[in-house]
Amino acid sequence: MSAVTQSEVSGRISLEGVTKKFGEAEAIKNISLTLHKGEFVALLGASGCGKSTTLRLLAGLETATSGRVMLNGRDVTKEGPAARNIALMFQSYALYPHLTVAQNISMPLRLGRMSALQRLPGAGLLSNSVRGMQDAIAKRVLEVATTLRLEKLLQRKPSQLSGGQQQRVALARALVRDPSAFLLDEPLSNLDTQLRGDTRDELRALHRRTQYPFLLVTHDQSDALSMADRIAVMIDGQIAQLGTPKNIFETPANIAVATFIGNHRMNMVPPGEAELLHTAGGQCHVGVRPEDVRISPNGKLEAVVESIAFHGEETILRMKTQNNTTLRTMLRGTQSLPSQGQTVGLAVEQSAMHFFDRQGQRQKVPQ
Ligand SMILES: Nc1ncnc2c1ncn2[C@@H]1O[C@H](COP(=O)(O)OP(=O)(O)OP(=O)(O)O)[C@@H](O)[C@H]1O
Repeated sequence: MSAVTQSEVSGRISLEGVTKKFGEAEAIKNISLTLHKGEFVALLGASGCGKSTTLRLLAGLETATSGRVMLNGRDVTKEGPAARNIALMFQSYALYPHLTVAQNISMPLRLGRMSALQRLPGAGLLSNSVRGMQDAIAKRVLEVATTLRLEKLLQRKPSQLSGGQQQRVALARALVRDPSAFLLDEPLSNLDTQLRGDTRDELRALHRRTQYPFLLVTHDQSDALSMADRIAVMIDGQIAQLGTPKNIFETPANIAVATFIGNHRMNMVPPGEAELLHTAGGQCHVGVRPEDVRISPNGKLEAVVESIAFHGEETILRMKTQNNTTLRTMLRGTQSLPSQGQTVGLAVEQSAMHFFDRQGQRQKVPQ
């Protein structure tokens, strides 16, 4: 198989019951996860939950303490990064400043396929096989550069590019080897809002065109919700829930996932007090997203308004109940606002309530 043609090995990559210990500490606890061809998965979780370690285990930069890593049915647990041919893109994507865009992109191919002698600038003049190799590499570089709209910039140096263009060069360099899978570790976190949005679109489009399995590691839920086909929510070294963005947003499996997903943290009213919202609240936690909490004189659950924050299109009210539970409501439009210190009644439609048992696990909606 030629390294400069579409790879036949692009496909499925899995972790099977993988645990990773650093000394006595278990960073990853018995994780199983499969990335399929053509699938975009986001690994989403707070700092320190084990996202990067999971990515490094897939790439072969860490070795599993137990469990297996499989690439298209082949056990690669003990194999290093070179044998896996997985592309990695990190937050800090150092380009070589003294090399052109074309040379930066071609570097992984030249390092992989040519000897130090063959890489010398004039080597193509000496041998047909070296010239053939150089032509094939130039063709592949142009192919990848075109995919990423860089074809007109190939002779520039990194310092002559915008931040977004530099990022695309780094993406091209990661893709040029025609990888088995593409792993991205927080690739958007250094970008401003505008560029971040554009790069999200770019990555989605790139994924659609190449169909490589993509794994995006992020702590930013809006990156995950907007880009991924499936999200694996990681909490404390384990996958707490794996599902489509819609599925995870609408039916979080437990309180930890429920309070992690969503632009504004889900309110959680504890058992007992929650009976003021629903009879099942005697035994269950009742979760409600801020956008679903209404201020109503008929609301049995009462709270004192502690702060009012204006966010342009919406206003967030932070309130405290008699039992000291903090609740937030998000009000839109020209609704009249209560004032700070005022006591208000709160009402919630049953369809907007999430029920969790005392252990924090999701419960079916009680009748
Ligand atoms: N080489 C190492 N030696 C010891 N502990 C480590 C090592 N690498 C990671 N850890 C620990 O493993 C846990 C998971 O780390 P990891 O970097 O995977 O988290 P993360 O979710 O990627 O965090 P962040 O978003 O902050 O990068 C952390 O408690 C971390 O301190």
